[in-house]
Amino acid sequence: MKFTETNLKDAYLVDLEPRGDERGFFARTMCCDEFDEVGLDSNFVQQNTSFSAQRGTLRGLHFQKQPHGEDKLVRCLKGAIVDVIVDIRKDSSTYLQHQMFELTSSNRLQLYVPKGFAHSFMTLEDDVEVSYLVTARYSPASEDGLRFDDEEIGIKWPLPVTVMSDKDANWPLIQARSEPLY
Ligand SMILES: Cc1cn([C@H]2C[C@H](O)[C@@H](COP(=O)(O)OP(=O)(O)O[C@H]3O[C@@H](C)C(=O)[C@@H](O)[C@H]3O)O2)c(=O)[nH]c1=O
Repeated sequence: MKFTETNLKDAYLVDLEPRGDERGFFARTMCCDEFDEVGLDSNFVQQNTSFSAQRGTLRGLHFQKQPHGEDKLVRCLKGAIVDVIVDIRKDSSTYLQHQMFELTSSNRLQLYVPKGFAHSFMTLEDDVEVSYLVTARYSPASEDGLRFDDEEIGIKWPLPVTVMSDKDANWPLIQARSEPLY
């Protein structure tokens, strides 16, 4: 696997290193030894998949509050997404900065999203399937989120939002919070 630093501290793009032959190719999508070498947590405890029917569907921006923070390894298995992450670690040099990545079934890129980041994606096509591994169990009481249109973050989404959950439409703005984000 090839690990490429992003603009955001501790977040990485993870590219496959395919070994091709007449059948196609073989590649690792996760390897604890290779993750260890880069210093990434690979103690994944759950794998999730989500299917979104309509282009322009937005999910996020999500995180679990401490001590239930989770690292995520995200991959788009069908179709294409823009994945957007925001660093919400108050002491980080990239606090409140965000970055957008195109993950598609053709480029097979994966994104490693560390604890202390909010995570989201928008589908660029109909019928999109996204799969991700996480290092913490689902903790409904710890669910939290940022608003996709919070001007303090300033994300320029590539498409108008067509579908999103009520929960995601109603996360508080950062300026309305009295406690630190993470
Ligand atoms: C995340 C999660 C949800 N659920 C349930 C809760 C709810 O009934 C249903 C759908 O949940 P949500 O609306 O939160 O699904 P969704 O909006 O797809 O949530 C996901 O969004 C992306 C961006 C992430 O980063 C993920 O970590 C996760 O938060 O599934 C679980 O049972 N286990 C889980 O681990």
